[in-house]
Amino acid sequence: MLMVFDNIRNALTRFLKGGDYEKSVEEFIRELQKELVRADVNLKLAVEITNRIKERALKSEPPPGISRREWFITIVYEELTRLLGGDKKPSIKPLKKPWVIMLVGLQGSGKTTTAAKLAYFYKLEGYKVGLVAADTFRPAAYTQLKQLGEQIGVQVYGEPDNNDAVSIAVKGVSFFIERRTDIIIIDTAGRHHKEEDLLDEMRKISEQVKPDEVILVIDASIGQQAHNIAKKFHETTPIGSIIVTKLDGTAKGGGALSAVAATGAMVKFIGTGEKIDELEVFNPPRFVSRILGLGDIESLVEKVRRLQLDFTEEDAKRLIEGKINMRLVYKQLVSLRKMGPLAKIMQMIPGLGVKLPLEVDPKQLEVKLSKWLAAINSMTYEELENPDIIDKSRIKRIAYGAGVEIDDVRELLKQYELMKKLSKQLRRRDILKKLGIKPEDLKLEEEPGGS
Ligand SMILES: Nc1nc2c(ncn2[C@@H]2O[C@H](COP(=O)(O)OP(=O)(O)OP(=O)(O)O)[C@@H](O)[C@H]2O)c(=O)[nH]1
Repeated sequence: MLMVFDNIRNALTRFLKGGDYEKSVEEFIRELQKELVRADVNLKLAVEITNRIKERALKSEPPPGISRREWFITIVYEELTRLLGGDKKPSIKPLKKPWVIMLVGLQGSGKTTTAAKLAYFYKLEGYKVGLVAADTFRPAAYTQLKQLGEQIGVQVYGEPDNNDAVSIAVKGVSFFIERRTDIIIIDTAGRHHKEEDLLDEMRKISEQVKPDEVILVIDASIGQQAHNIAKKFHETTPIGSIIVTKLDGTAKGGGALSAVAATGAMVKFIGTGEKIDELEVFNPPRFVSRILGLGDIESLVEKVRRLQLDFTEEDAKRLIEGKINMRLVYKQLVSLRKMGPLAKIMQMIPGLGVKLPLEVDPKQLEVKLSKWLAAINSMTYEELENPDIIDKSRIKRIAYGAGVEIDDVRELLKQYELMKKLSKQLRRRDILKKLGIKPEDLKLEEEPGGS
């Protein structure tokens, strides 16, 4: 449905297939840059962002438990999100009632359709909405809005025989205020004989009506020009937010979106089709997820962030040095729990096989975890520090004390063994080098009890 950045998705799939990491990064970056430019993102901006991705990808290290490829996706995701306006979600709730919205924008931008879409959106949110037809320049605009209003069951105020847009806007707003309308949306003209006349009319309406929010409607297919248009309108009436329409039908959407983001105004909604319900709250993270073709990468990134917090540097060092204790195993298990839904997500991404340390059905994981936690709680301090001393009879005791099966305790100890194995792998010279650690800096004896 969204044509924007279509090839990025394919490039990502190729990236995830594997091969030499640095080479795949290079390849993906090249592809991404080409694609950004094709989507009409400003060349300088495209180079800037791809360079930053490359630098982060090759210089920074993934947090423990995250593979480099997963880490790379997060970086791409973060940088693209930043390009399109950051990770803030727009607030769509009116701050007071009535809330008067004035729509401005050039003719052909889809303003009238958008006015109705917006009315419909807010109606479904539970607000009482009214539409004011103040485009007196295009004769059909009134009838069009009237019809759309009927279709969505929203009242439209208009005066087909009056060509004074300012007075219609003023009267329309009072009309709806008298009727206790929550949200009043004014559709304005998109063209006049002269551009100054149009801007002049916008200014007058805005002065008389004092809208709570001026929303600029921009057609995505104009690409980078969006920046100048947004600027011009902004100088006339301060633009509160922006709606980018027709994102369904253009490859230039990236240009419009990034240009708009560059003006500092917030894209609040995007139009993704001709139908009345094809208006979406613009959420850059979610939009980027879709560009990348990764269903729920937003939560993946969230999980990665949280995982990062779980291991302290000290923990990571202990892990590498092989000083594993139950406390570390416990942290890792808790991370696993957080990864529950994450694992599912990652399984959906082609090329990213998830390796759970132990094959545990995610549904059973919760149950297992609580058993393991109970087992950990009935271990002695000594055992927690050095699980190697736990012998058969202690396993039985621990199981008994925790009220779990012997097998549960065995499984828990298996997690410990797995972590020790992982630690050994991490200590391979080539890996240490990649992590930027000198082997001589490590105390590499197997002394699980030491600190
Ligand atoms: N594909 C697609 N078409 C859209 C979208 N939004 C609007 N349109 C279409 O764009 C065309 C022009 O829209 P209008 O609503 O007439 O807007 P306008 O010409 O800007 O109207 P005024 O500015 O009021 O004169 C119509 O055919 C709409 O159906 C969108 O998000 N996607």
